[in-house]
Parts: sequence; C-alpha cells; structure tokens
Amino acid sequence: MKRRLFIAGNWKLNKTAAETSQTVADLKEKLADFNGTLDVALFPPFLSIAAGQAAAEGSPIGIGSQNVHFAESGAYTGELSAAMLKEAGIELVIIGHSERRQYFGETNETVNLRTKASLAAGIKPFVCIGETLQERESGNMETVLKGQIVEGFAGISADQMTDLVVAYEPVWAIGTGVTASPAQAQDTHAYIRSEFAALYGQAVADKVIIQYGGSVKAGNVAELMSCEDIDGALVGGASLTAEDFSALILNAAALS
Ligand SMILES: O=C(CO)COP(=O)(O)O
Repeated sequence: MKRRLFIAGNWKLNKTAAETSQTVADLKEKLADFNGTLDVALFPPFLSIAAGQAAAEGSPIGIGSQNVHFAESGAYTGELSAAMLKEAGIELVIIGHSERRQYFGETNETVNLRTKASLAAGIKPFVCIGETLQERESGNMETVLKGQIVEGFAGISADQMTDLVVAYEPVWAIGTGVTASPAQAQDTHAYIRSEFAALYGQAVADKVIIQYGGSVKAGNVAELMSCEDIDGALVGGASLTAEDFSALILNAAALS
C-alpha cells in the first residue's frame, strides 16, 4: 500500500509578500475542485510567509519555512529559532537543501541539529539529501547518501521518523531540466528506504515519506509518483506559478 503523497513547492529566493499573496490566492482558486487525496505545501521566503499564511487560510495549502537555526537563542546574527517559527504559526520547514549545503556551509551535523530542534518544537522537517553528478559518476552515490542518512538522522527516534519527510534531490537534476528517469529515481528511493530499514526496521521504513525533487513538472509527475518508493515531490521552478503548480498537483492527485 502506497504512502500518502506530499507535494511541496520550494520557492527559494523568489516572491515578495505581495507576489506571494497573489500566487497563493490564485492557487487556492485553481485547487477548488482538488480531491484532497494528497498533502500540499509551499515554502516562501521568510518575509513572505505571513502573506502566504493569510492567503492560504481555509485551503489545503500548508505554508512553511525554507530554513531554521538549531540554537534556541544566542549570538547567531540573521538566524531564526524553531520556537520563533512555531510562534509565527509555521509547522513545516525545509532542512539541508543542497543549495544551503553548497552555499551556506550546511553539513550533515548541522542538518541533524536543525532537524532535532524542529522536531522538539513540533515542526515537521523536510530533510533534504542527494548526491552531485560527480559523486554519482564516480560510483560514490550510495556512500554519500548513506553518510547523509547515518549522520543527518543520528539520534532521531523511530517515532520521529514518521513525523518528518525525507526529500531526495539529486543535485544534478535541480533547476537543470534533467530529471532522474523514473527507474533511476525509484532505484535510489528503494536504496534510501533500505538504509532507513537498516537503522529503524522495515516496518518504520515502510512508513517514511520520501519525496523526489529535481525538475519535477506537470508533465512528468505522474510517472514519477507511480513508482513504488516515491511518495511526493519537492518542486522548485514548476511551483512558482499557480497555473504550473496546480496542474502538477492535480496530475498527482488523479493517481489516487
Ligand atoms: O531544488 C528543488 C526543490 O527544492 C528542485 O528545483 P527544480 O524543480 O527547479 O529543479
């Protein structure tokens, strides 16, 4: 039995508060006949979150944050704590996106700390993992993913594993228009699930939601979501307009 799909849009550094209000309002309208068979969320930039929440009210669209710091407070200029997000009504957060690993020095260890801080605050983490092209082509993909899993999820309990979402995003497929083929993605998702089974047992691993991310669009989402171990999508470019994202969501929802 397949897990409930979770389709989420990561807006990265795009959309002011005004643009967020408009896009979320448009999306809400386009999802008026949505059958509710999957979960939907958007992750706008911090300062656009409040506008997104207001516009999404009364709709199935969850609104989350793209990052969180691991400390409760202290000398961390420019950062926000999990308690601050929670106070602002934020219950979803992306952690360890490859762009944060690449440009902002995120490591498996900081991903782990942020994940624990979020779970402790009652915020659902979307923990990103994924290999670069060089890592895949040099035959190191499984070693890299295993390291991200073993270190990134260290100390996370079996119960907590079902409170979070794992997002597998091969770095070479992000924003490039190159999608992993459904077979490639399925193989890697099965490998990732087997690593969680090794850590937590098969029964827990079978419940873990593993999203795929990297050039997912309305035209390829159905094929990807039909794969046994793919439980949703973390979407960049194709989540930026209500037209594209609603088409993608409705195509995925039509599967169930
Ligand atoms: O990084 C991504 C989502 O977090 C994927 O981005 P694209 O869908 O634009 O490839």
